[in-house]
Amino acid sequence: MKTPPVNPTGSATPEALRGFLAQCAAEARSVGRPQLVSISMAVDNLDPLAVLESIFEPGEPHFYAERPAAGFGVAGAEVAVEFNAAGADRFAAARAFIDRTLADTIAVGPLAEPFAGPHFFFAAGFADDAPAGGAFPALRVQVPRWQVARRGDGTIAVANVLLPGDAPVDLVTAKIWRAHGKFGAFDYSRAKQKARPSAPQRAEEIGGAEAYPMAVRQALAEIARGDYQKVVLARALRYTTAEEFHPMGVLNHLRQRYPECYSFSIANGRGQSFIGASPERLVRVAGGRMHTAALAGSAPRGETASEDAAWAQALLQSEKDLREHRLVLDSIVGRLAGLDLKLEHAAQPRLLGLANVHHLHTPISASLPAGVDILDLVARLHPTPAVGGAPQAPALAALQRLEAFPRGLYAGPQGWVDHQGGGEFFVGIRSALIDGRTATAYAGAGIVAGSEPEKEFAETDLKFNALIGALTQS
Ligand SMILES: C=C(O[C@@H]1C=C(C(=O)O)C=C[C@H]1O)C(=O)O
Repeated sequence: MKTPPVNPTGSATPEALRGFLAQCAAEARSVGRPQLVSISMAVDNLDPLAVLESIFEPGEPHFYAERPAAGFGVAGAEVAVEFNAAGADRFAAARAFIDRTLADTIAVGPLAEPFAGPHFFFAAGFADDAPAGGAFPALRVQVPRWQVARRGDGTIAVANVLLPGDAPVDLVTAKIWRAHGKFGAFDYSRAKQKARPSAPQRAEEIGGAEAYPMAVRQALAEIARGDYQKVVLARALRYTTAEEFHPMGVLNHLRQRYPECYSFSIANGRGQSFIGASPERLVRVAGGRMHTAALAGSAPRGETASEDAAWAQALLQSEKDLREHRLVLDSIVGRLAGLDLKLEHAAQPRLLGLANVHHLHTPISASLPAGVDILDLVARLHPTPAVGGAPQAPALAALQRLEAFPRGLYAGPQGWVDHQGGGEFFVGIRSALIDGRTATAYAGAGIVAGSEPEKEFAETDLKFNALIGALTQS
């Protein structure tokens, strides 16, 4: 990445910006390739979700993620550059694309600040290959045209533009200067308020009501036969409403109700959005460390404090849930073994309490030697047995055979990579694909020896609740 000592926005003028962009176009001509120009600036406090709501266009892709408890939110929309990949090495292909792009990037602004500089946003399916005709490819990477992010007290706005050697520099200058003014003093009053639809008219279980208990019984027979130890089986429920769903209305509810989760919306620019509130981090790389977690084992929340504490206590002592959790932890440790990291984690899981469920949770972290790539970590970790199974090959084959629908982005790695090798990925669970008047919600549960089909069904219902309350006004 090229970082000329230029400040085209701070106290600058449109003329200075024009001069800078003309130099970038000259660079594109001299290397014979378009340059990605990335202009970052610190702005007054902005709410990324409110900004996205104000300029939301169903015909434009966007990426939004926010974790209020961790103090960050980021929204990006429209596309400066994009790359799609499929197959077993899709994350390695994405890394090569990022490296190529960064070699032809000119970035200016406070680049050491969080969320400054170009960021590459990922939408990745659970499977390495996506069936034709789905809402998203197996892997999509985009650098948005504009991005607004908050971490702690700071807000950063970024404009990204792909500038060919013969770019209409005057036009690009005018556009960026306008955006600069807009983000410098944002006017929220132009937001088109979108109410959530009233109660769903219809909820349809994909594959039929009996499909899930039957699949669980089949998996239990295969586990008893020794084919595999654990498989995570999911259900899909399709809701139809009288009015259209709107991702922004849903997201404000999700982020309020699940502040410790990653609330997210990933739009494909063709009217479909994958939204949710996921409690599960796949991996974060920041400040020379990596952070991942084992999350598996679930129990309901109680109505009263004592009922709630009793559920929590039972979960912490449940032999079945501890075993299910251990499989995930051991698998994560095993998959990272080749990297020679010194993994740090507690011996016993702790509780993660969400509004609708308790989970068993073991955060895992390690110092990262230079040269370990976050996308290599993603490729090694995904899918953990928290959403796939163990051992991996027979469990994934069973999952594909026993589930009644392709997973799409459900349980896939969603997140971003920055220009310095950092980034963060969460697992796309507690999620739904919104498409006009329908929303297809997904929820799964881990099946091990000792699982009971009715209880797993009830557990997936609890997980659906994370979304259903937010999707409509019911
Ligand atoms: C698969 C899902 O959740 C996963 C399965 C869990 C379990 O089986 O206890 C718990 C947390 C998640 O890792 C889902 O929400 O769809």
